[in-house]
Amino acid sequence: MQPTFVNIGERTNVTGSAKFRKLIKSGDYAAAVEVARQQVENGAQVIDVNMDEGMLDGVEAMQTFLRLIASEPDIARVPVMIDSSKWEVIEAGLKQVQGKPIVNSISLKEGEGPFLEQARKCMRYGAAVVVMAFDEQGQADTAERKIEICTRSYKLLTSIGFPPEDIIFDPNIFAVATGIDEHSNYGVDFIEATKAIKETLPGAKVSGGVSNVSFSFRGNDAVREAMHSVFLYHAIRAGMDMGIVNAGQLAIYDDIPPKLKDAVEDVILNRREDATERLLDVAEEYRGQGAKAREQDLSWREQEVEKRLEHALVKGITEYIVEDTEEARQKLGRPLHVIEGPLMDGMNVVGDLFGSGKMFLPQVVKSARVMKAAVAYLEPFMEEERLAGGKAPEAKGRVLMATVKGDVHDIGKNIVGVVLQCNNYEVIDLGVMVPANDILDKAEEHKVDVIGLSGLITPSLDEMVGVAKEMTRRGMTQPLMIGGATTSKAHTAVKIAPAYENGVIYVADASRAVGVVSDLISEDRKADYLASIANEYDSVRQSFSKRQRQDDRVSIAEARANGHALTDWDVPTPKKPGVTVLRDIPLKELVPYIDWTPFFASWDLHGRFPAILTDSVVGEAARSLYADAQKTLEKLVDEGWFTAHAVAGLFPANRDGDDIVIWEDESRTKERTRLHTIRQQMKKSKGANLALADFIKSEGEDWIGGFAVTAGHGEDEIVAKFNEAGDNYGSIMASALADRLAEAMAEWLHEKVRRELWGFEAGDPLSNAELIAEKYQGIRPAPGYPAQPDHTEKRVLFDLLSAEENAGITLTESFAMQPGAAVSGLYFAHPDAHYFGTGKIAKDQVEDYARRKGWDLPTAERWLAPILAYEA
Ligand SMILES: C[S@@+](CC[C@H](N)C(=O)[O-])C[C@H]1O[C@@H](n2cnc3c(N)ncnc32)[C@H](O)[C@@H]1O
Repeated sequence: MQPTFVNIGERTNVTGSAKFRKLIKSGDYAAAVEVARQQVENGAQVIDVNMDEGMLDGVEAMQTFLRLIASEPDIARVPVMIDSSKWEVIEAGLKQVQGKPIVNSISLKEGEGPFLEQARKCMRYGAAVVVMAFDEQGQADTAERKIEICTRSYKLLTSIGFPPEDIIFDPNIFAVATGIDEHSNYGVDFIEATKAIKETLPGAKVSGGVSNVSFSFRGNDAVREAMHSVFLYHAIRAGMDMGIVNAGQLAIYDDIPPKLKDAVEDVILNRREDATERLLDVAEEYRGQGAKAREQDLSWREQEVEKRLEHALVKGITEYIVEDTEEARQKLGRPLHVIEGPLMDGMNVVGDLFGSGKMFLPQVVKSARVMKAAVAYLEPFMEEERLAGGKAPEAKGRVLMATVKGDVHDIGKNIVGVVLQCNNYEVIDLGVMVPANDILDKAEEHKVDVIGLSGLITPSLDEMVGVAKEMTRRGMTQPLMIGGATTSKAHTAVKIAPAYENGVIYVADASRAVGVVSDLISEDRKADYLASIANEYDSVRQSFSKRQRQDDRVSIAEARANGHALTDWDVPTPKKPGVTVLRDIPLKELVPYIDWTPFFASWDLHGRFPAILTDSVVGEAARSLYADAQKTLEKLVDEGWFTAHAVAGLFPANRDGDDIVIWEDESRTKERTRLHTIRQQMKKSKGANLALADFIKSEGEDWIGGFAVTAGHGEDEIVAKFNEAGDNYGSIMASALADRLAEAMAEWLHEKVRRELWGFEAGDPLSNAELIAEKYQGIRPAPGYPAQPDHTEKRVLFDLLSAEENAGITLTESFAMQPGAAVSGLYFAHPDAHYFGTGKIAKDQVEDYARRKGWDLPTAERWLAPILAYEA
């Protein structure tokens, strides 16, 4: 089982959150958007938006709010669940959402006619739907009724062609232990219904509001947390796919004290008549308690050597590994017996804990380090045996991994590699910037079972399509896995899968890789698995083409006419115009500017720093990772592992249509070069169709800045050193910290620019938290990001800054920066300037942009592929 449970955020619900209700009622949408952002930062993978409140104009509130969050890239990356009991509110919402929406909910409450009519409308918008187990007779409470209603709904929906994987059943979670006998089986009813739905209604998903189950224990958090965790443990095993869960209200299943867990399990599973009374008794002992920190003890050293090895692997302790491995070797006689015996057993425990969501990636990578140390110790003994004709340990399968041509380092790919190795797959990692032919030659030479491609920036998507085509041409048969920051299921389904017919699978994050590879390698499951993926991608393609047809864009002329009109502000003349080069910046100066939240995300731990350190689910993993990071950081600063260079420039500029002209000098007569920007073309009832050029004046004095920074010189050498020593945990840590230092340097330099070089900021410097929250005036948008998705604009910027020469940063053919730990962007100082996303653009703008860039249309369509609103 894989930890694929999807967490739905519920704080943007006026019926559930008093704070959100207040913000919406008072019209403070900016603060309401922050609530959404926080939820996403805290790990919500879908956000539920509900505006059902008597005093509100639900339609207006839903539209306004969804429109606002659609232009916030860090919120818009998660799907929105439009939650309302009023159909007109849902429809208003559907019109606003840009990605795939989820409608919450429809049901048979009013009969089949209205149900199907609403379902058809949802289908037209390519929306998934939550279907409540509710019919003409009322809400289903028993397993039987839940199954009956869901089955009937499923048959009706599929009869009109509704894609089964877009159906999400909510079979109603009700409170247990209420003191009313009829309620005692509610937990079991839900779990049984879930199981039946997953077994008999293929493709359908199951969701529910988890906190309902513990409603009768309001005020006793320890018991509520335990109830949620026990309920989820069983419901997820029965097949529950997603749910509304407050991550802060969840205990770690294995950490629940046995007495409490037993009593809770009795209640949830309705195992005994007096379950409620017993839980009430036990509950008193836990009132006012949270999860307790585990105490450090060494009693595990007293156990048998097999158990000690397992403990060391699970806990990632390398301290005693050599002595324990040697003891096991003497005990078991042969090195292979140690590997295939206790070490493999221990790694299986790690795999199971990870698979069931009880261990997290950084811990698994640490386990791998222990495993490697043990194997490294045994290696000479095995070599001796090999010389004497003994057999080598066998891997479950062989996976080739590579980051495609033009793209640079990818921590995610390295983590996937380590996790696969931990699960006894052999991994051949070809590294970064690997041309298609090299990847496929090696795959053929080593007879690999699966090929995994990774990419960080959008031009790599094209490169991946090229690899798929070449696999077809060569008549290859191995399945192809796709992953990395810019990849997506939609792109994989629409663009890559059609180019290769032997299986193309999108892998969303490292935690899913093991499950995918094991399905792809299993002789029994492979065919079924590939067929189900093919099916799923087929419907992704269909809803994608539907959405494209709906995509209504305004013409570029209309969009331009609705551009942003700048408010009056005298742009100050920079104190130090031109280019400033800062080399060998002491790393120590950058450390206070580090934003730690993305550091945890790079290890697949989602949540905001510092709250993540005390999170009830991932807190323990986060604390230990953070402690290790601090240690490494101290060392790398002391020993100067990385060299940091920065270059910033400030140039006289004016807007010319959607271009920004950079002048040779302040006389503003001779054009030096120009930046090109892209304008939003979505239909808007309020607000401007923005382009970055709007934040620069057409006439009079104005300025634009640019920067490029890197902390990545030296990283490759350090990473190689760690890897040679078998310490992937160390190498991934070093890369992650180099990335953090580069981002910190971008923050540090931006402050320096605002306060010194451009000099429009005065007063007390902002705190790190304020910097991270972007409380300063102006922005630093980066080419390749939502406000300017065209990576090729980095070339103009780099020429202005002589970034190669001044900071030692080069661009690959796909415009990825090298070293990878680098950041670049433009500076806009105007108080009106803010981030936005261009959204998809129409052909008239692509033609116009091609002309401005001196490209032909196919070239423009290739570079802008991710934002085209039409099939090129
Ligand atoms: C990727 S985060 C990095 C900052 C974060 N504190 C960190 O340390 O990782 C924010 C940066 O991304 C870029 N960015 C975010 N949203 C953008 C947008 N809509 N358009 C262009 N650039 C954007 C800007 O350069 C912004 O400073």
